[in-house]
Amino acid sequence: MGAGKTTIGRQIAELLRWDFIDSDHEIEARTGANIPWIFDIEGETGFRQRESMVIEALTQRQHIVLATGGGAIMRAENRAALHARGTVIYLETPVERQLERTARDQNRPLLQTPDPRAKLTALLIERDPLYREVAHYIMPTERSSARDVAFHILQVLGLR
Ligand SMILES: Nc1ncnc2c1ncn2[C@@H]1O[C@H](COP(=O)(O)OP(=O)(O)O)[C@@H](O)[C@H]1O
Ligand SMILES: O=C(O)C1=C[C@@H](OP(=O)(O)O)[C@@H](O)[C@H](O)C1
Ligand SMILES: [Mg+2]
Repeated sequence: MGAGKTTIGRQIAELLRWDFIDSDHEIEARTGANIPWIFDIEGETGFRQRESMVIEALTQRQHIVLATGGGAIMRAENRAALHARGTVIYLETPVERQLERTARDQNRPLLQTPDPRAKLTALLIERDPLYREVAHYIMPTERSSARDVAFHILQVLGLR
């Protein structure tokens, strides 16, 4: 959360003239409800089920840029689909930057807690090995603007 997946993914898609799809937006469109509402009514488990269905469908498509939610890699089936069907980039971001970038946003239910720093730290410890497992490339985002990260990714992929 706050790594820049949605922002950078959209910019890469614009530069490539590919379709951009954010799995959270796709889940909201299919459900007719926003992420906090889905977490409220169906819990994280209900959200993860919807997320897996969306990832299974979207990873069949070619020439798209897909931004997932940060927890998508928690399920092995999602990791397998993303790694086998796409080129996966891990936007590696320290907790301090995540905190700054998510501070004003109320749309991330997992961060609506008295201590978002502790939550993000725990999530990173759990998830970092899985991001590394699924990623084809790892890009630091700490010291670069979203735009610069987008350009750098295109360069590394040989698309620019
Ligand atoms: N490299 C960056 N430097 C500074 N701000 C960034 C960077 N990447 C993203 N942001 C900002 O951080 C916020 C969260 O980004 P977002 O794309 O929603 O992250 P994610 O989808 O990974 O949760 C947005 O306001 C975005 O403009
Ligand atoms: O890390 C997570 O578990 C989540 C990240 C969110 O997406 P972003 O990573 O785009 O904020 C969204 O999918 C949901 O709130 C859960
Ligand atoms: Mg996002």
